[in-house]
Amino acid sequence: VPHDQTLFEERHLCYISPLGKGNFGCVELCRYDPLGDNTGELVAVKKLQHNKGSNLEDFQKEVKMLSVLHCDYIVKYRGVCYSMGRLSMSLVMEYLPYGSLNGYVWTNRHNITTRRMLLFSSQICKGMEYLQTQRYVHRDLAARNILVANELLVKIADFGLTKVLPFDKEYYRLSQPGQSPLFWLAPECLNENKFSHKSDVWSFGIVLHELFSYCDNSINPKRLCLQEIGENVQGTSLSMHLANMLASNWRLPAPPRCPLQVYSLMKDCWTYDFDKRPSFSDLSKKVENMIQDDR
Ligand SMILES: CC(C)(Nc1nc(-c2c[nH]c3ncc(Cl)cc23)ncc1F)C(=O)NCC(F)(F)F
Repeated sequence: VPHDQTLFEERHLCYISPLGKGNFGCVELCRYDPLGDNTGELVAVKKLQHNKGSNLEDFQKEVKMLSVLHCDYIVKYRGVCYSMGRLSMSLVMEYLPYGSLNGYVWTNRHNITTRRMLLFSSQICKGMEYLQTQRYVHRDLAARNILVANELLVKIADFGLTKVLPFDKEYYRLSQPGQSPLFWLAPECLNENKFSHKSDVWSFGIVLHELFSYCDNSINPKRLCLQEIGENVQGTSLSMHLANMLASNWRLPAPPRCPLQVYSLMKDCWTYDFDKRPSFSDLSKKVENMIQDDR
């Protein structure tokens, strides 16, 4: 085991409750309690599904990717826990007590200000800016994959679909359509399975829409797109319908009472031509300016 990985001994990892099912496995809340007196820290432990060969490899890649990320706006990797000899491993991450952003925003929708939403948005941009410096493309940026550390801090999580850009290309082409949820995907992902920092920018625009819709499921991106497609989805696949709508310049409508400049920022992220979309550093600056103006 590389010496830099923090090793958690299985016998001190005490299961508390399930947190949810992510890409590649389930995540559980545990207390790492080597003293056995309940004073140990709470951690989120992502167990690898029964080790199907490829999954173990992919899982080890996810562990490796997460272990080198050091950013205030990205969920912290704590280490690994081996069990059954070396046959099974788990990824140990910091536990964020306020849960995922979509649940938090909906639950607190009556007392979250525009200002706090803009603060969360700028933190997501900064986390994505950092990922870009590591040439990581997240591919699954969505409010459900952002965690809330406290009332004033959110972090990007769930790197199960993340890819590292090759040294010589600014995009990653998937061999076949991946499992990213369609309604968060840029046109070039739907049409050519091409993923890049600019397709993550498109998804960030969808996250802005989720946030400023207070993560109200009745107007979530999937619901609004399916409404537009109409119930009679025959033959042509859903992704083709969606790609056609985007090509004819349909976009998600402004959320109710959404500040105009926030909606216009979403539209910038949804520029059809990925080269013309803003970068995460452009977006960070624009959001920071909005926070200043919002005083
Ligand atoms: C699959 C899993 C467990 N789902 C959930 N995690 C947490 C949850 C709550 N606190 C957490 N602290 C750390 C981690 Cl890794 C997850 C949680 N809360 C609710 C979830 F559905 C997850 O990983 N979701 C992606 C994430 F939200 F993390 F972006």
